[in-house]
Amino acid sequence: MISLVLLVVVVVLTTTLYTVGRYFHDSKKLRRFPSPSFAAFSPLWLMYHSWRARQYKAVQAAHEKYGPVVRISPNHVSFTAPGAYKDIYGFGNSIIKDDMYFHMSGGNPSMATATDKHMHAEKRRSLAHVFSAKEITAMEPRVQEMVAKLLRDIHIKSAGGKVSDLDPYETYPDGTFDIRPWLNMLTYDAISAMFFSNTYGMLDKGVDLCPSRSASGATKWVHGMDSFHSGGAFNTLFSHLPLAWNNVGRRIFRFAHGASALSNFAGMSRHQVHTRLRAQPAEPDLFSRLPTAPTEKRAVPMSFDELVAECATMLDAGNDTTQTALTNCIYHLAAHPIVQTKLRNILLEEVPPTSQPIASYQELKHIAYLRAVLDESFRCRPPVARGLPRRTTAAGAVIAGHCIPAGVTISAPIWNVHHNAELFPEPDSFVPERWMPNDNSNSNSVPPTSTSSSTNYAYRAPDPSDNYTYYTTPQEAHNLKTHVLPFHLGPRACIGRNLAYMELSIVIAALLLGFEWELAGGRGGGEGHTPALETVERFNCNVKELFVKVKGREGMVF
Ligand code: HEM
Repeated sequence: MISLVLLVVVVVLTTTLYTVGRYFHDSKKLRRFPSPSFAAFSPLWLMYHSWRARQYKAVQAAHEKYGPVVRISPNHVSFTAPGAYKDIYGFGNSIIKDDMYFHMSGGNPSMATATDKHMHAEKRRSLAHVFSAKEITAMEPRVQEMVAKLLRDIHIKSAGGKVSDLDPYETYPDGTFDIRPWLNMLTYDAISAMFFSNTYGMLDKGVDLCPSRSASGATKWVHGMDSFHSGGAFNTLFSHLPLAWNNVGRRIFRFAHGASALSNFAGMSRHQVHTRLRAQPAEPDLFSRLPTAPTEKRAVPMSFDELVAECATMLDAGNDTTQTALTNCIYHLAAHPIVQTKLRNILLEEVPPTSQPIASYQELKHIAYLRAVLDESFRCRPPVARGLPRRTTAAGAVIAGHCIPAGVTISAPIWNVHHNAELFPEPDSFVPERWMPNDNSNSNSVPPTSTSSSTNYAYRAPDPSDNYTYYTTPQEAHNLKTHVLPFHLGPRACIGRNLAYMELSIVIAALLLGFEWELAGGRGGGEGHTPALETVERFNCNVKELFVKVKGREGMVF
């Protein structure tokens, strides 16, 4: 017992001495940057806010207090100057993904978690054709099939029913229910249909149960949403630590719920890969494009473990971000009835009646206002809100005019750029009209009438009584193009961007053509005001819940 106490005392003392010594030695000259609380001494500040599921908010508050460059961990500097984004994430520099990604990969990196530039380039080359325009078009019917199930389920829920005996979700007597899990079940079913021709069938069951296969081959049923969310939170939390501490932390907490959820999530991918390798789908799916056998271009196919890692990334990146984007968009539309009606009327005009409510992307992609609604929703509430960590290499880097030596973690939070009042007037307002061109074909042609004090160019506030008339200056139009980057930019930008726009466009159009949406009073909503949406930030910034009241539109059959 005494030796255990002694050991703890020695560890605590050594760690404290090392921490303080490192701060004052300051070999990377990071003491020049201000930092909140004890963040300059220990990663525990960032971990604490990560554990509280509000990292981006804590970093935002730190920037508000200390300025555009803040040290948020002993070896991590965060930047908010708009130019920093391109300096860190753009093409043509030597900056790599931070070690945090390797920790998250559990030693089996995928395209998204590979930190080595060559390994990443090789993986990205092997997977690029999975996301070609031709493949995405071929996947449309699978998405449409799932959207039909979603509409059916929403119809049942809004009438107070249950989708099946397994459906655990409640509809309140006033007809309100939480739409978030249904959008999440849709994205799970859609991604599994597109990748594996083997949907999880969550929308049919009305619950997120799906099979998970352990490394030893045992299969069990798990809750997909919780497996990803609790597992992701656990994974992100420990990945902030240096490798040795990350391993120790995971070992100590190996019996925690998050640890088993993380392993269940990996098992969900393992199950799909195991099953798909033994199946022969009637039509090629996205898995068919993975290098599972030697080809002329690639002599060595992907190993089973590599396939599991890549498919887990698709189940994660291709599902959770999309469900968050959908929930955010429905929130904005429900909170802005004029925008909702305007978009619905445009859809009614543009989409052939025979394709209503579930149109094809071909029928939707030219509708500028639909894209404007999606993009403004991304600007207001990006599904990935935090600064994605990158690492300087031997050459060091100059970020927003600051010289940063080798081996430093750097990031630029997406949320701050999207809400920068110097770039976007009234940055916290949801105004899809910003994205529309100022020509005579829409109401944006009205010239500016006032000058905002917070910007150096003319700005006319959107006017609800005048169909949200808005004048987008050339400067704002340029800023929207260059500084709204929910899919990021540079060599590590999202490879699934076009797939996401296809899915989002079909779903949002169908939800508006099929139903009228209202925020629920009392449960996350309220009469005549826009309630704040509660978020839970694991790595992605998810919506906690979104209670809505939904009315089926006349003539729509589900
Ligand atoms: C609304 C939907 C989506 C959003 C907002 C989004 C956002 C992002 C962001 C911000 C990154 C950079 C992550 C980082 O550096 O840590 C990323 C990367 C990635 N995304 Fe997406 N994504 C979406 C949909 C998808 C879909 C549908 C897929 C695939 C099915 C996908 C697959 C990936 C992959 C594989 C990467 C890693 C790329 C690389 O490192 O080369 N994403 N995404």
